[in-house]
Amino acid sequence: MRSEVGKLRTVMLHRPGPELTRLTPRNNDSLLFDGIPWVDRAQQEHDAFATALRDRDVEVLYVHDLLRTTLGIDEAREAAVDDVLADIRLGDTLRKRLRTQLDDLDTAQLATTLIAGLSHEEVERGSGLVYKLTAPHDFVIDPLPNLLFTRDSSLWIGDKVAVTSLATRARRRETALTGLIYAHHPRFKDTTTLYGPELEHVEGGDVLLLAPGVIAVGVGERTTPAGVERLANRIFDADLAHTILAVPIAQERATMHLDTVCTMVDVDAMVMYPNVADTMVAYTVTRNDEQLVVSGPSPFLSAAAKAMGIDSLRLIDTGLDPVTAEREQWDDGNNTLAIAPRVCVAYERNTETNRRLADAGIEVIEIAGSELGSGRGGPRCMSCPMWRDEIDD
Ligand SMILES: NC(=O)NCCC[C@H](N)C(=O)O
Repeated sequence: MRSEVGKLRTVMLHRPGPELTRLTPRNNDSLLFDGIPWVDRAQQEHDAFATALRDRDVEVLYVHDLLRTTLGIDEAREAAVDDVLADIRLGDTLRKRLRTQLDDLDTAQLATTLIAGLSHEEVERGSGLVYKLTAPHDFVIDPLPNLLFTRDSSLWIGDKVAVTSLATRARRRETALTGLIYAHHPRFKDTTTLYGPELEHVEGGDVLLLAPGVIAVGVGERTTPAGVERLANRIFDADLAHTILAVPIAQERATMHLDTVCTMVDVDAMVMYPNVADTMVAYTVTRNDEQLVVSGPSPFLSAAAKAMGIDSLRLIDTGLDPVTAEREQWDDGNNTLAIAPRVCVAYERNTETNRRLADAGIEVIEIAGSELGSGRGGPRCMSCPMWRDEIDD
């Protein structure tokens, strides 16, 4: 898979579940949600998303199913349990108690617990200092409400997978699960891993496969300069690209990843937030004799077109009126998921952006996202493409 728009064949999603019921007004900010989603409705919206993909012959894999199979392998199960028990907040007495409780779970229950987390009141009663001093609703295993955004915790380039290195504390443990799946699930036994969670921060929402051989990487709140440097070297080592564009983006929540401001909708077309289109720059990175060669900065759009070997990128914007554009950018209007050249999935609420996409000849498959959107992510964020048809170089 070397492009963002080749016909999508297989995608990994996570159907939101009990981890969303953990969100309260006290913890939603630290868990990176803007509000408290209505969980049943979020699940309905997500099911409609999955159905829209299946209707277009996309194979949908769910994280929970993959994890359950993975946990059926002793070594994987042990690693998963050890990972949560390594938490230094637990202390030895509670840790021992928790191990017994986790050991009693079947693989489906363990998968659910690893995703939904566990509060102190859900741990079987015991004695000890940590028991006495921990509040009933404190988490002994943190919930992972952002696992919904499968884009960020792993990404595929060619036939290789990068398990990412997530920057926020609320999301760190997601890669323990994706890493486990890729390391142990039989489906991925021949898959080589390109990156790991122990490395410098890189999140999948920042990585855009602009064209075969050309990859843009946003550098901002989540992916660090050191992250893009490491990833670039790994990509060049594996001969997966000839050019990487490192693209600085504002370190703000509204632009947490590059895919919140632009996504590809055709081999030469991009939907983009107009308020940043003219100011975005890119550093062009190539490699010569094991050394990264960095040039720029130059305007992002022309640097991208040059690397892609085309005259210019066709731009479709979120609306020329800056206020509409700002509203629709916030509501993930730019965060489309291409499922083939000129076909994308988008949130229905972004009426101006979707109209502009349709006017530009892009088929827009609209989905509801009133609840899903409270985690501040759209169709691209909620999907990890694993296999696409190749676009010719
Ligand atoms: N690629 C993306 O932009 N993903 C959306 C992630 C939203 C999540 N609440 C986060 O803050 O990480």
